[in-house]
Amino acid sequence: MVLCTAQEARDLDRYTIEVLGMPGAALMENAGQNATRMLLKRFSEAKRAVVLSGTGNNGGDGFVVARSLFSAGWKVSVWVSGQVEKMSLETRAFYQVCRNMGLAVSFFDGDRKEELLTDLQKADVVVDALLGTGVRGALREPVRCMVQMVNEAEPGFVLALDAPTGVDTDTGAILGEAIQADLTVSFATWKWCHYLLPASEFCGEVRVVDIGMPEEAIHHQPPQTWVNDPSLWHDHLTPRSPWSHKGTYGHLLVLGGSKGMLGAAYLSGMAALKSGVGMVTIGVPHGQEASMATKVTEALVWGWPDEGSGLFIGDFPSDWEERFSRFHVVTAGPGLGRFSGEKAWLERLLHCTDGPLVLDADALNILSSDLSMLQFRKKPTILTPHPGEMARLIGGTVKDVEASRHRVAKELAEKTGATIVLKGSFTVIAFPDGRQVLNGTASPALAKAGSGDVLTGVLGAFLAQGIPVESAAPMAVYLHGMAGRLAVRSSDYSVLASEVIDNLGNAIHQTL
Ligand SMILES: NC(=O)C1=CN([C@@H]2O[C@H](COP(=O)(O)OP(=O)(O)OC[C@H]3O[C@@H](n4cnc5c(N)ncnc54)[C@H](O)[C@@H]3O)[C@@H](O)[C@H]2O)[C@H](O)CC1
Ligand SMILES: [K+]
Repeated sequence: MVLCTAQEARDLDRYTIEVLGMPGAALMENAGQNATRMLLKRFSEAKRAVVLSGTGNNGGDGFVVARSLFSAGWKVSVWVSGQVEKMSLETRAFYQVCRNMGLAVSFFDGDRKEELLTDLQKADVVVDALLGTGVRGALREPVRCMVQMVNEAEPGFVLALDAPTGVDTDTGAILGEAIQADLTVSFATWKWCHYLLPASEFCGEVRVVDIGMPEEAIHHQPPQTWVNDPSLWHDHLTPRSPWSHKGTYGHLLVLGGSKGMLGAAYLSGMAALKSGVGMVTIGVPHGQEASMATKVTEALVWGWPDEGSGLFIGDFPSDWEERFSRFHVVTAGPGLGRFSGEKAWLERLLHCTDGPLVLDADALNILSSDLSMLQFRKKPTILTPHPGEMARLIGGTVKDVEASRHRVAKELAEKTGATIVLKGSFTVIAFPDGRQVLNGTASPALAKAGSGDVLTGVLGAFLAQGIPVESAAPMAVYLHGMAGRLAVRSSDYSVLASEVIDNLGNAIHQTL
């Protein structure tokens, strides 16, 4: 499912109407009908609705909804925020149909407040068709006043068409006032405001409805952003052939597990095994080797030089070349720690891994001292920062990151040529070519130490199985989020990272 900026939505609209020849009124009729269908699913018997229509096409959708509810036996009144002359062609046509059918249509220019407020207070449902993707800047009168009155009247149920009026559909900012909706029915595609804060908190539940826009339009004008769902990568999640063997599914090296942080590397390694990789080697500082070996049975353990400190040091083992040749993928970071010579160590690692390389946790903190280390990487490099690590990578603050997650991720991906998996309320996967995938299946259960280590292992496992990063990254993020939700027994508070690992199999099975 694609996610559009206002401009991308307009381009899709225009292509569908002007190139494919679909009448705009047909799209509007479909939009209104499907929005009405969503509403009638929630209200079995006829109710009383007030539809607030703008003079743009969002308003036109509103007139279609008004007429459809009226035909379904509802009591409907429509209030318009501007004059008929200002209406778009299609909107005017559907306005006229409402008039011809005898619907009560009133024009609000700010002076009939009492009447409008009474109407709103008597309504079971208010339909917000004032502004959609055409909003520009802070709300102007009388739209602002109408939005304020809706929020004051606190109606039982508010349906917003495409987006709640008062949110900036691209940035998610609030333009003065915004309608607090219970349900937002979005047309044809997701919009950024359905994901970004604070707008997403005004949307209520969001459902995307088809409006009869041919797939051809989306293929011809592909927006850069997709919302993660199995359709993007399910052909890589196939039942296993009986003739396969462990070699078929790759060998992953997990580097980390310094003194006191053994668990992070362990979680990563076990998550990888639960995600189907053939073999895992966990590389830990020499002093940790024995204790790691007691923790794992299914993974191999490789001790790195550590001068007895239990921490990594800048040197590589003498046999590293021979050993590295065995691994298809390396993930470095879970419990890696900080150590002297860390920068040279990371530089060497970037040089000697000629397969995909996943950098997480402290490997990212080491990298943030000099991003140019990535410039000569030929193979895929995937960075999996949480907001704090991202702030260090971009030399900013967590506030900068959270203000526009998708933009900072996109910029860093284009700057470094790496794939960025920016974890958080919704995880953004930004590819170096500018495309992005947003993942909404996060669950508060994952807001816990160790869940990042699990994701690193899942991602490394899919890459080691030969799944290209364009699919492996969204697949890992989606299944990790799903395993987090499946792991919730009693409440989000009490899910352990190891329980997420235990639920990876269920998540894969359910998605299969
Ligand atoms: N493919 C699709 O997504 C389809 C979308 N449809 C609907 O069309 C709207 C977008 O319509 P558009 O005419 O471009 O803009 P709006 O109706 O959202 O708003 C324009 C309208 O609002 C006034 N306005 C703009 N900014 C402000 C402001 N800050 N304060 C007050 N008034 C403002 C402007 O003057 C215009 O009058 C989309 O959201 C969908 O609902 C199609 O119906 C189907 C295909
Ligand atoms: K709206």
